[in-house]
Amino acid sequence: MTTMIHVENVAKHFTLHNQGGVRLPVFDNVNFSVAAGEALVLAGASGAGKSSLLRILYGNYRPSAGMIAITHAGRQIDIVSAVPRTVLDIRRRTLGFVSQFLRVIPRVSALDIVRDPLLARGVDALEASERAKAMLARLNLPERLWGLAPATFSGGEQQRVNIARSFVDPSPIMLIDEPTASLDAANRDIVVALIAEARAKGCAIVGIFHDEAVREAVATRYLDITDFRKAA
Ligand SMILES: Nc1ncnc2c1ncn2[C@@H]1O[C@H](COP(=O)(O)OP(=O)(O)OP(=O)(O)O)[C@@H](O)[C@H]1O
Repeated sequence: MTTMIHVENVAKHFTLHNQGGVRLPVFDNVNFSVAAGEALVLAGASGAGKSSLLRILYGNYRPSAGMIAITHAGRQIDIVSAVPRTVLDIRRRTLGFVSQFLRVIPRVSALDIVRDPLLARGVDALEASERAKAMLARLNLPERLWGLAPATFSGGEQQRVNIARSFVDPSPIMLIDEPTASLDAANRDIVVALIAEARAKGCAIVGIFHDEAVREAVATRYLDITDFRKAA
């Protein structure tokens, strides 16, 4: 299977400049690869560095050392040293991030939020609307909410809009941070099914899931960040 992410010798420490320059080591010498169709679940105690690693993979945090090759349009590109324009192109076409919160844009309806990634990828407007509606229906978002902006939606409703947007056309690599935090059991199961379907299409997944049942249903492999704890 094609390697989609290759992480080599990645380390992270934070320097707290506003607190006397205290240096906070997080992890050191992290090495792993994720192939198309795999789901790597990040494990480890609270504070071990799972979220930091996910942000590093997305190019949001800069690692203190190491490289991360992302397979983008058939080439391997180091997202750590890539210029911002390349990072944006990688995110647009290859690398999706599913956070637990929806970024609400005033006056943009739930349906438009879900339809938008399809339109951006050139899907015909009618087909994009049909696919977006099907995804919102699958996630049990009441139809009366589809035309409304999600600012006033409940936490779980917003989370489902966010998941619908992310999975209506999954990216080749999906980084997923706690997607089921505010969901009931039925909707959790739907998210697990969406992740399995994305994998079956060849998506490479890296995720954090605090819910043990979700974690076990999703994981094809685990990486325990605690194993890479840096000596203080
Ligand atoms: N922006 C930041 N500046 C300084 N320290 C940070 C920053 N982000 C994270 N940290 C520190 O890095 C360590 C790892 O945090 P991180 O959020 O990655 O852990 P986690 O494993 O995701 O934890 P949890 O399971 O509780 O969400 C923590 O000690 C945290 O305080």
